[in-house]
Amino acid sequence: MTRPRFRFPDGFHWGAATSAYQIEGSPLADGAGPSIWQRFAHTPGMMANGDTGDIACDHYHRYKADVQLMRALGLQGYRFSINWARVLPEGTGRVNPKGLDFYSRLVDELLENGIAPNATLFHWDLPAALDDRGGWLNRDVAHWFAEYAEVMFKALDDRVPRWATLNEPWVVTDGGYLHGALAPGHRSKYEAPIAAHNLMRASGAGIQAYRAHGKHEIGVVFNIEPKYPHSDSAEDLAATRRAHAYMNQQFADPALLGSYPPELKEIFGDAWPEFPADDLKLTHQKVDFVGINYYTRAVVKHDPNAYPLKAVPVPQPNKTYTETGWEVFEQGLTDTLTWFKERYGNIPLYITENGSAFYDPPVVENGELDDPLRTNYLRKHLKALHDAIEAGVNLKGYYAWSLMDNLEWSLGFSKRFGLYHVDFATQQRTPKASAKLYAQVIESNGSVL
Ligand SMILES: OC[C@@H]1[C@@H](O)[C@H](O)[C@@H](O)c2nc(CNc3ccccc3)cn21
Repeated sequence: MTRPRFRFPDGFHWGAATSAYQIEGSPLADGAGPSIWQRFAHTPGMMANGDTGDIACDHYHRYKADVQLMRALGLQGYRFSINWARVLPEGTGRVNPKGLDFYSRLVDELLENGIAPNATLFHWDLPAALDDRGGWLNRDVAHWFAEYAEVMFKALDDRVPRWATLNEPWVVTDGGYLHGALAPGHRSKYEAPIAAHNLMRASGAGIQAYRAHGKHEIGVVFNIEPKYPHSDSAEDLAATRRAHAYMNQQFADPALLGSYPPELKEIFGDAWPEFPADDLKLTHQKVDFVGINYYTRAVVKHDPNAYPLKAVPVPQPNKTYTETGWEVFEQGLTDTLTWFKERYGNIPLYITENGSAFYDPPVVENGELDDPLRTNYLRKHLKALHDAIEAGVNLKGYYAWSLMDNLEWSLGFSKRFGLYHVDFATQQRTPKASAKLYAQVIESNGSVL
């Protein structure tokens, strides 16, 4: 019997992903300290519709039922993040036992239901107390992060087989330090490279701590958005190269190659610091895997007025765009994975996020909610994933973003990425048609595609 076209390799890992501030709610409960997202969300004008993570999906209280939602899909893994300030309310020093206990109970619930925990130490919600001490702009943050990481490894590594230090440092620096649309809301071309550099120093220090205390796997998660030139003019090709270096190499190169791409000094000019040479020795640590978050691509052209890249994205005609303004372009996923393999070698890779926000009709009929655009996005991207594996990419697993609708950061609850619909007034979870497809994909290891 011939093997089904899109059957994935035996042992391929199927999961779904969330993050603490987007789903937990109760950000200050049981002794937790505030994070910069708690502060940012309560700063007037920062969040769409004034939405906050005060309740979100109330996962802090509903985690057992949410694990049953995961089990209903047949998930083999669940990628979640830990709210640093729940565990260390001041960011360093005193440990909050009730904060640690929540994550211990979540991990036990996952294991009891046959779901492997995949824990991310930092998914943007830095303790506010550390931001008051300079946050990612203070070189001491590498030590603060390593101290936090060691607390978590000692508490949970006996039960957590896979860890990530950071989620998407590029978004933290571009959104939080250059353009100001995300916490902590800074707008400085001088701060962004310093924050970027310290984020990767901290990731390196966290990996070093894992080598001293951990028994399983640790990696780091990058968002990668492949860049394609609008034309073959020298200007557009150079603009595409700058955009690619700025988003896709700025963090992976120092972590995996121990060097920065030369374009960064070209982009930041006098705002690009001369970093101490030894810093990259800390940043360049061996990882057990890399997580790649893929959503879309960008077609790029030169624009002398665009700061700081002198490059802008070009909307593509006759293409489907998601509610977050991202083109549906599944070939970009295959291209991203083959590029990553060619540049960094055949490191084990996971797609740690992939998904789409489309408008969902509020009406839930007979307990089902049809989401054809999201279902189509999922199907096309899983086929593209399979193409990458056939091209020789060492791809180990896939985590759908997201398990359930949640707080889409400063966009609030208006952008829905979930496989499960959440009625935020009642906290009712309802599987969408995309959830049903994903469950069939998992059950058949891709053969249904
Ligand atoms: O926007 C959807 C998700 C978000 O909810 C996750 O917390 C975050 O990890 C995440 N990263 C991306 C891709 N990167 C990105 C690019 C530009 C702006 C914002 C995110 C999408 N998403």
